Amino acid sequence: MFDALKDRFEKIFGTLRGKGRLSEEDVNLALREVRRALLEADVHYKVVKDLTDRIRERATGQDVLASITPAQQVLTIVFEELVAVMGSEPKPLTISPKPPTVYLMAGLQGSGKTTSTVKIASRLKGSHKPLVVACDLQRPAAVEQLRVLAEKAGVAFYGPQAGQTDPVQVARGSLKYAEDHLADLILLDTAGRLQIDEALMEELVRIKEAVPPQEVLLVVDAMTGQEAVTVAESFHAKLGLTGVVLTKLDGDARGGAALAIGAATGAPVKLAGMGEKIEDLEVFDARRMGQRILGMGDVVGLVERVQQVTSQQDVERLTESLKKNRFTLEDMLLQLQQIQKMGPLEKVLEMLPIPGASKMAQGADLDPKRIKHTEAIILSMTPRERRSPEIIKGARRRRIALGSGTSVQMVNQVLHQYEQMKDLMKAFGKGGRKGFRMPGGGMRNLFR
Ligand SMILES: Nc1nc2c(ncn2[C@@H]2O[C@H](COP(=O)(O)OP(=O)(O)OP(=O)(O)O)[C@@H](O)[C@H]2O)c(=O)[nH]1
Repeated sequence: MFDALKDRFEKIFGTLRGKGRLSEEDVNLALREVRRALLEADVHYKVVKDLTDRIRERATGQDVLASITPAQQVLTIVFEELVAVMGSEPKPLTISPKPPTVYLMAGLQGSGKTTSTVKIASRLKGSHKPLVVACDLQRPAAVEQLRVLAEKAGVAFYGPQAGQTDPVQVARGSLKYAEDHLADLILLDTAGRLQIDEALMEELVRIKEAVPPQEVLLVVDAMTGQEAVTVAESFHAKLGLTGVVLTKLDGDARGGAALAIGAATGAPVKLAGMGEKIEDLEVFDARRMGQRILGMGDVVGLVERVQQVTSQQDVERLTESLKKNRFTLEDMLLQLQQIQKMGPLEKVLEMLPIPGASKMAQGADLDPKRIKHTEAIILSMTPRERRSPEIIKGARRRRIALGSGTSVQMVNQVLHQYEQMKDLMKAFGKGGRKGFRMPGGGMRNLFR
């Protein structure tokens, strides 16, 4: 995600890192690159100007110039300012004190509105009884699409009754239906157009007046970049948005939309769509996004996943290994088993705060069968071999291959993979890449 911007920042700060002290000239040079990267990432020029002005003001201050680690300081400033633009605290969806709570979902066609409606309902069904309502009567297939998705997610559905052609009638009808069926959260999926038009806006305004919503959520496709901001501005002017759902952030989206929508409308990005599946919805977290943009990796996401799957004992063991700089094949096995539990490996690797991790994810052999083989190979080793892999020479390799039902070539590959992981762990143990430490201590904190 946001690779262009991330790569650019990596390059900029790679240059800065080489310097012991920064001159004002250095900061200006770096900021020119920052500005160009942001513009190319589709961030509105006004936002870019504000941002770089603030960064310059702080980065050329005495503290930074005199600091021993100026590159790190500039990076921190850029990070903080990016986060400030996107909103520093996650903004949860609000619930009306008097049920039912109504969410009006708006957005252009294909933005991911219907999918997001069901995702939100599904997310909240543990604490509420949601009802999704088909108010998109423009496209005949739209009602059916919502019904099918709702059924799959196990949430209640309400659609137009016989003869109804006005979405306002459907919205009103859903209130009564919700009351009868004890639903306390109504999500109105509305029609989209390919482009903003008056008729669409009027329809939305009428629905909003008939069934006053607690939240007016605009669903925006992050892939649309700069245009997302124009769309958000028009919807905001007519409807008064309370929040934005930014979808397709799992794709190749440039960073512009996330950075600029908040600045343009004041409506916070509340949720992020991370895939096509119903559970692929996350609370939008500006810090996490800022980390990804800057190539610091999604440390927060990684911590969450690691915490979900690792026991305290595992964590302590890994911490010990990292501290002693002794990463053994047993640790590798433990990690592989945990990674398997964490879900799709590509997603896990993308979160790592190391340069090239996402590229590694693309190149990695993620075949679950292969992971199973690796497991079999390690389990066929003696405990001593696992702890001191350097003793595994020809005869031992043949025995291990035989014992695991694999080949010597595959054993060689596993040992090679181990060497690579060991190097990676060494880098983590030192607190990230050379001369670079993430705010808060980086990966080391993960295992503390
Ligand atoms: N990769 C990815 N795809 C998504 C995401 N959200 C939605 N989609 C896909 O985008 C396409 C359009 O989504 P819909 O929910 O049908 O969009 P819509 O805005 O309701 O479109 P209309 O009903 O035509 O107005 C579908 O193929 C979804 O699966 C996301 O976060 N990531």
